[in-house]
Amino acid sequence: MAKAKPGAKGAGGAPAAGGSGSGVPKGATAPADSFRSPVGCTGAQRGETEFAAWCAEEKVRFPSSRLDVLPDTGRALVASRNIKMGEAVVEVPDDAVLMADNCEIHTILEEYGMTKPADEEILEVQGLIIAVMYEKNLGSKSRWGPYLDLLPDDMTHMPLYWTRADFRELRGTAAYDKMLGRVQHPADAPTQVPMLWAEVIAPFIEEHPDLGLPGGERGYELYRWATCAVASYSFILGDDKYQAMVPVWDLLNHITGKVNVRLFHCPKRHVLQMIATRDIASGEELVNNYGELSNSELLRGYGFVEASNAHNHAQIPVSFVISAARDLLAEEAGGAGASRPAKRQRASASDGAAGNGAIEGAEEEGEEEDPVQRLVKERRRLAQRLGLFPQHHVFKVFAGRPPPAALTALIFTLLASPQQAADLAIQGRRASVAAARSVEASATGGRLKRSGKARRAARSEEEEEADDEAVAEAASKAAVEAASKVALAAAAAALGDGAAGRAAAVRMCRVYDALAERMLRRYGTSLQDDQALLPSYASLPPRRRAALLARLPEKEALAALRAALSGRPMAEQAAVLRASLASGPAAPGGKGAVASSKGAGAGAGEGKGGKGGEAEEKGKGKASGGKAGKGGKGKAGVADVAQAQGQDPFSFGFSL
Ligand SMILES: C[S@@+](CC[C@H](N)C(=O)[O-])C[C@H]1O[C@@H](n2cnc3c(N)ncnc32)[C@H](O)[C@@H]1O
Repeated sequence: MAKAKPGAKGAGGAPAAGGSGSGVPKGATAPADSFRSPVGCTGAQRGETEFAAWCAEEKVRFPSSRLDVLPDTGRALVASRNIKMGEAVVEVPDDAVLMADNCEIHTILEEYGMTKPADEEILEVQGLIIAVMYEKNLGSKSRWGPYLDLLPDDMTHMPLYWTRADFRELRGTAAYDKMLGRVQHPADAPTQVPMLWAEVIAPFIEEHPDLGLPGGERGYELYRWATCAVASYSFILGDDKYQAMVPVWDLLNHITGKVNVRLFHCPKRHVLQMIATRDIASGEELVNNYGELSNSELLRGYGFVEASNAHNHAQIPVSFVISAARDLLAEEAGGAGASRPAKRQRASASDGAAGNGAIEGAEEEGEEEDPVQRLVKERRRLAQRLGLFPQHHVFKVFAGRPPPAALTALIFTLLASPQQAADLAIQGRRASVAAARSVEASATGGRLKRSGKARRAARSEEEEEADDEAVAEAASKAAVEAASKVALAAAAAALGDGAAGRAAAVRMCRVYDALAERMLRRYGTSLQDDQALLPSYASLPPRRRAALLARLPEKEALAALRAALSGRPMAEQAAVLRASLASGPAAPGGKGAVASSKGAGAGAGEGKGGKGGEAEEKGKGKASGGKAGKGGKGKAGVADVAQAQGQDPFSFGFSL
């Protein structure tokens, strides 16, 4: 077994800051294509022999690979012979996975609403965490003992274990925001650990002394460890999204762009499989794909970073976009602060670049509320109905790519004139109703065609319900897409030639500039500070190195956004806005937008972005098989739709 060489790979030879590269300095000692994450690389662990025996007993098979410890990624699964594309490299019987629903205390967890279907997703995750704690605490008496023993004892690479000072190195990053739940909501389960321990886990342990789970500090430590294990080793299986620990599947590392397996469920044989997506030479690492994740996301969820990661991006919260637009509107309205009580004040409709009369009308209905504030509220609702709010309410901005279409369309919608807004509302609603009806009609037509009476009678109520759900979901998605396309088209039309088009571009670019500037100010250090740190990268403590590689690419993406949309000839900036809109369709959307033709235009509150959007987003990056498994209950209809939409029924770790 090859041994890791600790410290031998301080830095790789990835491109220096300024491009879409990692920011790891050039000229380091390691070969150009080699990089070892400063945190996260797992080492060897006792118990491999016992684990091998356990696998044999449980019929968990990985006949063409072996565990090894590699210099770049730490412990890994490595091909022990040449593997042909299409070969199953790992097989795990369904019942060898560990879930809240099949652990020894599943009936108790069920009483607490911590098994499927749980009232809240977070409780489902807590169910698995308690299951892991319980089984781990049973030691060799647990059916999963040898498996759990192979998980790393040391999880201190996960930011949940970082000191406050180390964690502050991440200030301003998506990892920091998400972990604290400050700008991005909800907070991660891992960072809610103290609260969840106090309110959910400790009372559970106290109420069940017979389970033998430790309380106090020991219990808390076990809980923290199990939380990290579930965060970085669990999978979400099937349409029903069972959160599960899948032995051996979880021994594969993630390397962006190097994935060579896909996940598959064989319902006939009841096994979860990993299938080679290409020929893999003996000695090569088997590589999974945890999703299209930036360094910030990898660090937050899995406790490691990459040197060169094409998925690096910055995350701009919708709330910041709204503030930036509100500031511009307030300024155009004559310096009215966003929270100042209303005075009658008008922006001139003929004021060219200074405004388009957006707040006209908004001020006429009420004297008390700040007209800008009220206008922004209305536009926010409109944008939401148009499906312009992204998954988790954050826009992803990549260096070297135009900003997301939905972001540009959102800015346009927030700044729109009263007439433009009214048109958007009407056209958006019409388009979404038509799109939803068309999906529903074709689903009904399809069912009529394929369902002879006998066949229909053979279908269970559950299958019918699943079909209905799938159609409703597809209709909702089509409705959202149609509405957001309307917004994209309207924004593109507003950017047309002539003075009005230029004025619109100037205003949108001003919002972009303010937004990027504000985002950049949120980090503890500037882009230049980080660039100046690069030459001493190798001498920094590991967590500081990891934090640098998480935040620098974010800053680069924001700086690139600013450079593209300010200080250049307006024609060039307008071209970037157009390219952004052309890169649509707008939003991953979500259930918060337009529901279906029945409820179209209802506006439906604060959409968190549908799960479908998330799955789709993750699925794109994965080598998902054409016929993915359903991981349990048969909901054929849902699976069909999921596949048609490119979703992947497997995802990794906590939902991001
Ligand atoms: C699902 S486990 C993969 C197996 C793990 N290496 C082990 O031996 O237990 C995920 C963990 O592996 C490590 N990991 C995965 N990919 C990595 C990479 N490219 N570089 C460094 N560590 C990685 C991180 O510690 C992460 O939390």
